[in-house]
Amino acid sequence: MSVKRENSNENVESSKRHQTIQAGNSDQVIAKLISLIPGKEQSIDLMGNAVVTVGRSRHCDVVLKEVDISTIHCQLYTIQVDLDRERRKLINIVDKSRNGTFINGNRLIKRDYLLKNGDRIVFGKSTSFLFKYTENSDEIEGNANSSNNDGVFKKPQMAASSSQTSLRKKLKPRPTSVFDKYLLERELGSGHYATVKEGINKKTGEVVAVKIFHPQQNDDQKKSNQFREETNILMRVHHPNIVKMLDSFVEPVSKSQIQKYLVLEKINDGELFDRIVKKVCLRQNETQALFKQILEGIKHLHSQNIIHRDIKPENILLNITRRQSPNEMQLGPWDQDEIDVQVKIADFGLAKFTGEIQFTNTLCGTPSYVAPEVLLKSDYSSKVDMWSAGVLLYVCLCGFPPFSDSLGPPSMREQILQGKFAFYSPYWDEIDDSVLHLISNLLVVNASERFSVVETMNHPWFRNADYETIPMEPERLQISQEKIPKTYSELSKI
Ligand SMILES: Nc1ncnc2c1ncn2[C@@H]1O[C@H](COP(=O)(O)OP(=O)(O)OP(=O)(O)O)[C@@H](O)[C@H]1O
Repeated sequence: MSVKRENSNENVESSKRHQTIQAGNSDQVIAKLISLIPGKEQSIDLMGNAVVTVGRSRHCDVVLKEVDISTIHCQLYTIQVDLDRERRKLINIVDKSRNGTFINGNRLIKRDYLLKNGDRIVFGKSTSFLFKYTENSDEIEGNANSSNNDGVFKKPQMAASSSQTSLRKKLKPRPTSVFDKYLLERELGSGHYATVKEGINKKTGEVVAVKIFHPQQNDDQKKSNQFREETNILMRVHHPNIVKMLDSFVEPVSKSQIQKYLVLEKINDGELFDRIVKKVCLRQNETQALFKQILEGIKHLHSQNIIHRDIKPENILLNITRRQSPNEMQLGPWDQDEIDVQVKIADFGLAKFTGEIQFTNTLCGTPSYVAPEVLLKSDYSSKVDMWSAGVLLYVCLCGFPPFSDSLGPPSMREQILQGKFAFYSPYWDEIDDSVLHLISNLLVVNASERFSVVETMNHPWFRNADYETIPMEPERLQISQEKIPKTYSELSKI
């Protein structure tokens, strides 16, 4: 390993301003440590392919003289990660210190961390650097044209010819990272598969939601590619009742793990689930107004051959326009303080990337919204969304689910497979027959006989044309109080 020092300041061994450290035999600068401390401004170039040591010892590659710096404070390893048929060089920092190495305010404590563009590294108490990868730090191996050109990552461009560029190695710009484009801020929520944070587009200032999936093994290139291809399709979906997908990224977090990110339109007023919990159940006219929008969203997805597969109240998000003055006119049958409520369907088309559909949702013991054919793992169509919509409609109107072990025997699974459900008295007594008719045509085991989204939208319930058009008089069943499933509202208090 050769070490070349050209610049420094009083805290770094030599006396010039700019320091270049060459570790290994690479002819490429892959990253820079930039000191922004007034009077101590300097930039340290990190060369590829080896270990760079940082510490007080004069044998270190980067010598820092502060008293709180350990003899060997940390090591920077260049590692190569294969992602999308290209090899990326990244730097892993390993803490070895007594007083700590901090990344963006978090102490590493003898741990390692894969450095990202824009990370702020503090060695000891105050020796602070900004970390940046250089633009041309990735090598394309094999056919450059085989790299993805999906618009998520910048298209490969050949670097200007230089005497140092070998014929075998071509340089391309580093793919844009989510951290290059967005500032990640407070957490908005978390689920089984991901944490969602508020993000700010650094260029436009747009406030977005960034869904950060839990890290996964980087052992299936096909899956990563599929994720990118699918999200490209989903990014083309534009509808007022569907959460807009703005960007997607797949990034390495260590040599063997990757992390997927989705940048989404930010929705401000939480989930339909919380509205049901708060109110126990929803008024009929309110449910109608929400469902008209939910169905518009589902219709759009189905028209694009996209099946949501995970319709449930946690995935129906709301944007509420609140009343500013008493004279403002309401735009629907909303609560007193609300002018309008806009429905936004979230998490569409992604179920295949999160594995098996969940059999329970947030509250332990509450039932699944999945259709019988999904439970049986047999062929399914867009009609699975209509079954889930039927469960959701039932839950909105009475506050508890149509399928539940408490209603058994048989088990909840068997109830779903047999389509065994009922409308119980007194909970359904005051609710229009026509919506009972609609639900009965959604919770149909045979998918080909189940209502489609268009049939649902054309149902008389939405036109309040009840009596003359409904052929049946649905039955309200008497049941003992103990058998009635707990409402979401009751479950949330347990
Ligand atoms: N676009 C968004 N805008 C604002 N908040 C959001 C957005 N998307 C998700 N959230 C919030 O983040 C939380 C977790 O998101 P999400 O439910 O998508 O994660 P998940 O792991 O896929 O969930 P699940 O466990 O339901 O499958 C939710 O509480 C949701 O309210």
